[in-house]
Amino acid sequence: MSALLEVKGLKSGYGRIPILFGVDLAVADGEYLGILGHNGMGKTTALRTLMGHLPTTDGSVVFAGKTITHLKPHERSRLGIGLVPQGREIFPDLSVMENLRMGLAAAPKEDRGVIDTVLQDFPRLVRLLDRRGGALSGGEQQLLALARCLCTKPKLILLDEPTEGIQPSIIEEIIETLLALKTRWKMSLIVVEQNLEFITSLSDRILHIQKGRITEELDRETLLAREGQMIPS
Ligand SMILES: Nc1ncnc2c1ncn2[C@@H]1O[C@H](COP(=O)(O)OP(=O)(O)OP(=O)(O)O)[C@@H](O)[C@H]1O
Repeated sequence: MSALLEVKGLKSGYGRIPILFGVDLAVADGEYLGILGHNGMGKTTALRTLMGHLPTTDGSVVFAGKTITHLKPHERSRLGIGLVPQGREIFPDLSVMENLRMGLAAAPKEDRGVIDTVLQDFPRLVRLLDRRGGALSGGEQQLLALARCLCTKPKLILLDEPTEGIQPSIIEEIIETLLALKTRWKMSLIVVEQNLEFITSLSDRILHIQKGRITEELDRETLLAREGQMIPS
């Protein structure tokens, strides 16, 4: 498998406060990469920097053979990177269908039929198309945020703590949906999480982030044996 995303020495932060201290990682075509870390270790900052919402202060990001280190978020989106943010950012007063249409805002006209294609992988949302986004459960909102992101037909999805505040039963459904998408959409994924079971169920490889640095690649089998326990500290 060839590298779809290659990140070298990535640094960023908020104003003059440095948060990432030189992150190196690569994601292969079709690979699901998990990044595990405790609160405040820089997971969200890493995804926001990769999406271009935070400026890179040093290092390089190459996506599909193109250097994108200083591109704006909409330029990265056009190249095939999509972010499903922490907290999901659903429009609460718009219906499920209207939320999905918002995902199409920047799509070329010929792509407008993509919602029907996306919905094939989200049977639960089909039953909720007229419901207000704000009236969905946390898990349903997470599925909607994922489906909305897919409407841009991304090659790589950046998924920020999808299990936060979600019932276990729907976490299982999110895992199944993401595994089905891997086969059918042939997309790649970076998922950042604190939930060991979720990340081990999905990821081909798992990296450990501590204080803004990738400190090690975690062995999946060892992690599976530790399921239900704490993230290594
Ligand atoms: N807007 C901001 N301004 C200043 N510092 C921030 C800002 N957002 C986050 N930080 C700080 O950056 C560090 C990394 O935060 P980040 O949100 O990336 O961590 P995280 O690993 O995603 O944690 P969590 O699981 O709590 O979301 C933390 O110390 C946090 O306080």
